[in-house]
Amino acid sequence: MSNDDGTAGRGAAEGGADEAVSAPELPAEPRISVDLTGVAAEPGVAKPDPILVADGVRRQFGGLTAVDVAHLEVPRGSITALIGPNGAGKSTFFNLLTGFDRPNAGSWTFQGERASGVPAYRVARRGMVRTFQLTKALTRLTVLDNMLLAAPKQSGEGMLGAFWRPGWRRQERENLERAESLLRRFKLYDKRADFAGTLSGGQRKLLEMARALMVDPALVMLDEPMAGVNPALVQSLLEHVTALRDREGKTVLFVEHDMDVVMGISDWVVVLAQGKVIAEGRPDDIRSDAAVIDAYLGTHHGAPAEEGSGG
Ligand SMILES: Nc1ncnc2c1ncn2[C@@H]1O[C@H](COP(=O)(O)OP(=O)(O)OP(=O)(O)O)[C@@H](O)[C@H]1O
Repeated sequence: MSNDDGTAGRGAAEGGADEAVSAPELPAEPRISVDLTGVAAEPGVAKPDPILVADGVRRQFGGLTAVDVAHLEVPRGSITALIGPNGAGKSTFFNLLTGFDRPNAGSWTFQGERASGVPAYRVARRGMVRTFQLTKALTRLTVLDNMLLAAPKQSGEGMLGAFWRPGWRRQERENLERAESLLRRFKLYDKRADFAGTLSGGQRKLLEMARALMVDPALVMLDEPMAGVNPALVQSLLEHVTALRDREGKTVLFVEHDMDVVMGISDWVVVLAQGKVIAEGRPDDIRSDAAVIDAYLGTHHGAPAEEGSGG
């Protein structure tokens, strides 16, 4: 996946040592994350408390089957990584789950309710949100306007709401307060009046995350959260990601190519190859999985990180 504005991957890392990405300001009370100790490392395995359950999800483009996931459960309160070689179907699967693409077959539930066939905006309102790399159009808006655009639906947008201005005003004020509070937490408050296009790679990633949190989701799906980020800033970005789980009890599902990042912060790793889940398990299970090593060595420039390199 590459950025819409043409920047891509680690090679396009931006920002210098002065980039304002620092540790998150968060609620004091830490939460306890999910315990997956007894879960077997095998494709399609059941989890103790899945927030998302997918069954028989298939997406074809002409003769090519991009996604063919028989069964997948994402454990609530976990950080789950979705990895796989280039073209494995990760983005397509993300797009399907969040209602931005339609499958040829299959269904899935979110928090126990059917979510397949539900439009993207309603999936988001139910608490399942994905980040997007900033499009060209969004880079021409200010940081604050980017946040407000991601706010829950304004009651004033509808006919009835237009006649009910006090309610509309209240919601606008609440959205503004939430946006400003998130911008403070992500250290972007001082940039609120700047065009989003002026942000560094790391700050863009923070804005993408902050935007997703406008609807206070239960499941946050991150699209390559570390792509284009100066390596010096990766650690503080990771702290923001782990804080979503540890301090807020959110579930995180993320696609990422950087194996050190994946192995370092994930509770669970799902490996796609040619659209299928070929392995899933704890980072240690995945590091030593023959099918995974095979899939990566066959088609990818880099194998999963060696034991111990993930920190
Ligand atoms: N709109 C489309 N039309 C035709 N083929 C597509 C389309 N979108 C994706 N594909 C194909 O589906 C397969 C899966 O692509 P996808 O982008 O989901 O993989 P990915 O795992 O996200 O890859 P990467 O890591 O390179 O971003 C690829 O072979 C891709 O070329």
